[in-house]
Amino acid sequence: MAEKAEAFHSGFIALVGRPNVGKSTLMNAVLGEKISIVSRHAQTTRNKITGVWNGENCQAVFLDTPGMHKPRSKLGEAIRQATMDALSEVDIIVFICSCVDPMGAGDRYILSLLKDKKVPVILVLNKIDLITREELMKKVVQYSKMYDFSDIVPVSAQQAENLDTFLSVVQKYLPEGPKYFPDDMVTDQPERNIVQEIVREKLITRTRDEIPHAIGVFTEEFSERENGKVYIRCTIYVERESQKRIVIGKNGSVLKEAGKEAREEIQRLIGAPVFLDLWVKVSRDWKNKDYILRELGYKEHK
Ligand SMILES: Nc1nc2c(ncn2[C@@H]2O[C@H](COP(=O)(O)OP(=O)(O)OP(=O)(O)O)[C@@H](O)[C@H]2O)c(=O)[nH]1
Repeated sequence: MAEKAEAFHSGFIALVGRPNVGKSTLMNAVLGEKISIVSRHAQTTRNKITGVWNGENCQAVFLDTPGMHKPRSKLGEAIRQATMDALSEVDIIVFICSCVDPMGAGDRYILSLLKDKKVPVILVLNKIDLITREELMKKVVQYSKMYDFSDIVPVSAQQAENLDTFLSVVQKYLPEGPKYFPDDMVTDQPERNIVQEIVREKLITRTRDEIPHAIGVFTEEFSERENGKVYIRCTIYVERESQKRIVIGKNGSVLKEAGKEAREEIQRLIGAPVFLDLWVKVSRDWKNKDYILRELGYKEHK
């Protein structure tokens, strides 16, 4: 008699946590490919990014949610809503914290949002390479008092430490389900969004002291030309004329350098020559304009 085939397990997993705790680094380490942009500056991950991990007889689909914090603008509200939407559709929630930051109001706020969720919540304590074993034990105790986590996994996403344990814990909670995506698919993040993130990151690195969060990037066109080149046109939104001057730089130097670096990175990612056309526009309240938010992918198209 033929043996019964082992059931396949699969599910959607939301990664939540304060900005800068290492969500993108963890995703990249687990998936082994650069799909979300790692930056030293908070809040670059603004779009929902899906990564797919294929294990033995299982598949985990990760949703990388934006850093959660109490909303102060329409943009913040849209991000919070996107996160809440993501949380209501998932099978597992992974709450990731950084061991080097003290637990704060931000963590308590996130935990309050998770309170009524019926799915397993796994706590990942990241950046263990920066603390001692004793300090880690204290953290574990402190966090367990705050919430009844299904599991607690200490890792170092950057040093790829204990990631096997992380994956086996995730695997343990995956319900029976289909293989949602083919094996060779690592991300379904549209190329446009990846391009936006890259351009935004290059600009922020060059202008961060002056304009921390006033920059929004939108890919207007992404098309393959007959000569094999990919033509990409992005609009960079800023809030004031003075910021436009900073983004462009003296004789266009800032935009030129950021554009060059972004183009090289995009070329590496898509494996084709790229023509990157960047335009800067002033829109006083781009963060509060619904239509731009929709186009930037922060809201569902109606
Ligand atoms: N030492 C150490 N640094 C880490 C580790 N994981 C991430 N980092 C660093 O922490 C910073 C933030 O990491 P990200 O992965 O961008 O954090 P994020 O949570 O995705 O941030 P947002 O995009 O703002 O949501 C980067 O400088 C990483 O290199 C770790 O395990 N150890």
